[in-house]
Amino acid sequence: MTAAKKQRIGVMGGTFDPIHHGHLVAASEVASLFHLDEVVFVPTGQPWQKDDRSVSPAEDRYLMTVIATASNPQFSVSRSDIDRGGKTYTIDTLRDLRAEHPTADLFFITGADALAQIFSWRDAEELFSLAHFIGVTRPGHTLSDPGFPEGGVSLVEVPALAISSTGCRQRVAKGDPVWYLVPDGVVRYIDKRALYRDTAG
Ligand SMILES: Nc1ncnc2c1ncn2[C@@H]1O[C@H](COP(=O)(O)OP(=O)(O)OP(=O)(O)O)[C@@H](O)[C@H]1O
Ligand SMILES: O=C(O)c1ccc[n+]([C@@H]2O[C@H](COP(=O)([O-])O)[C@@H](O)[C@H]2O)c1
Repeated sequence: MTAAKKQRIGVMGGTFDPIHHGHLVAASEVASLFHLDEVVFVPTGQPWQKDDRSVSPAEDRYLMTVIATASNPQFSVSRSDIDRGGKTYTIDTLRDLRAEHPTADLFFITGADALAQIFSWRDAEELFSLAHFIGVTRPGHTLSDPGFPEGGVSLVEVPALAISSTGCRQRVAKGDPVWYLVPDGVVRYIDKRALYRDTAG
């Protein structure tokens, strides 16, 4: 009897305020490069390192993430960080996913900017025992290894999309279009819910 193939699950964590094509292209490219079976998008509940600005309600960010990923059968969205309550720590995200998928290999995807901050995250050293980390290139940010544990992190190049959620929010506030920066359904959701109209950034 042959052993069952181990599932390879990508985890794309983010505030997704709003989700944009930079997130989606990064997840898709990593799924292909690392032969992942699926990618789970995990919108943050309370992103504690963004306490200095107002973040849209979790349900809006969750629904935009569902809308944006619906067309890709490899993509799904987890409510884990939102439903846990309190501040969001990736150590909890990964423990929850590990409990849900005890035998799978987990791959946590981060942009170069987020990866550069990883040693400021809660229980940073333990993170690398729960998942393999994949840092992806992002325009305007340097992707480098400041001393990650051996074998704990892969650095990969993905198609460069100079899109940020901050830029999208600022465009909506100014009345500029965000068509083609975010999926069509997300444009319609932002409009219907009147998100970002008076945002400061
Ligand atoms: N254009 C992009 N290319 C590659 N990775 C990205 C890109 N935009 C965001 N990411 C990565 O996606 C993850 C979630 O990002 P997040 O939801 O904070 O979006 P953001 O555009 O950085 O938001 P904000 O501008 O509000 O800080 C992070 O790991 C981030 O580095
Ligand atoms: O665990 C932490 O302390 C921690 C601190 C900052 C960010 N993160 C995670 O990094 C991912 C991207 O976060 P952000 O704030 O750039 O949207 C998301 O999954 C966050 O939960 C995690």
